[in-house]
Amino acid sequence: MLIEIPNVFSKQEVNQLREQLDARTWIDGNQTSGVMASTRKRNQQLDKDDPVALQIGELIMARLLAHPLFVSAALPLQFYPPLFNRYQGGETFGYHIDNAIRSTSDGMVRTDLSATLFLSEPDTYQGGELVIQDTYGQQSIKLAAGSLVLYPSTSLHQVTPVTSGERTSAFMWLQSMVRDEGQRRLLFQLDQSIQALTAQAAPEQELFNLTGVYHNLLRCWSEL
Ligand SMILES: O=C(O)CCC(=O)C(=O)O
Ligand SMILES: [Fe+2]
Repeated sequence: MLIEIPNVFSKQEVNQLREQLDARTWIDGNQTSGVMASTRKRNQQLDKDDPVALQIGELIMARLLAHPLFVSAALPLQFYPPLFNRYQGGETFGYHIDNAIRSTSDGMVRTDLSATLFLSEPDTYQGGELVIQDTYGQQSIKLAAGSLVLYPSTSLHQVTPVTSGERTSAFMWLQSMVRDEGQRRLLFQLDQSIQALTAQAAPEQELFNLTGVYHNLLRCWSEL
């Protein structure tokens, strides 16, 4: 399941973030790659310990954890904090699968979900599509600046060459409370339906029962 989370940041906020990020020192993106990825990756990144990157990363995580659609879809347990990348002049990241386990200062994170927060407007660069092999086929993603795509880390994916302009983004991984993609999708569909029924003032008893079913399934399937 691939989910778009629109407007995580407003245009004005994105402009401010970009101004700060653009002024930092960008380095070879292979600093964070696994063996498979490093042969296919040509881009730039900010150092993971860059203080501005760390600060903006915290802001992104806080924003996402307060976003009901993101929380419903991801059921987040632990982030691998956001990193920042940039592609220009034909830079690209060929097909790969992200490393399963990443270590942070707080311990190990299993990457159940991957996400890209787009920070460049799509009409300012050519190429740079994030192409994801989803269960139902291939999807090509190029979102408005400030919007995020969330997808299972089990998916093969690539970023096509950026042939003009430049594409800046934040990318991150997270461990979900629910490891299994199918179970996570069922919980998401149930939660979204409960929210929609609540907005339509559906019968209270049925909503109450469905909410109980949601929590009892989450209790069965979550690992903390
Ligand atoms: O730039 C992106 O959208 C994705 C980056 C990516 O796939 C990675 O760093 O593993
Ligand atoms: Fe990746």
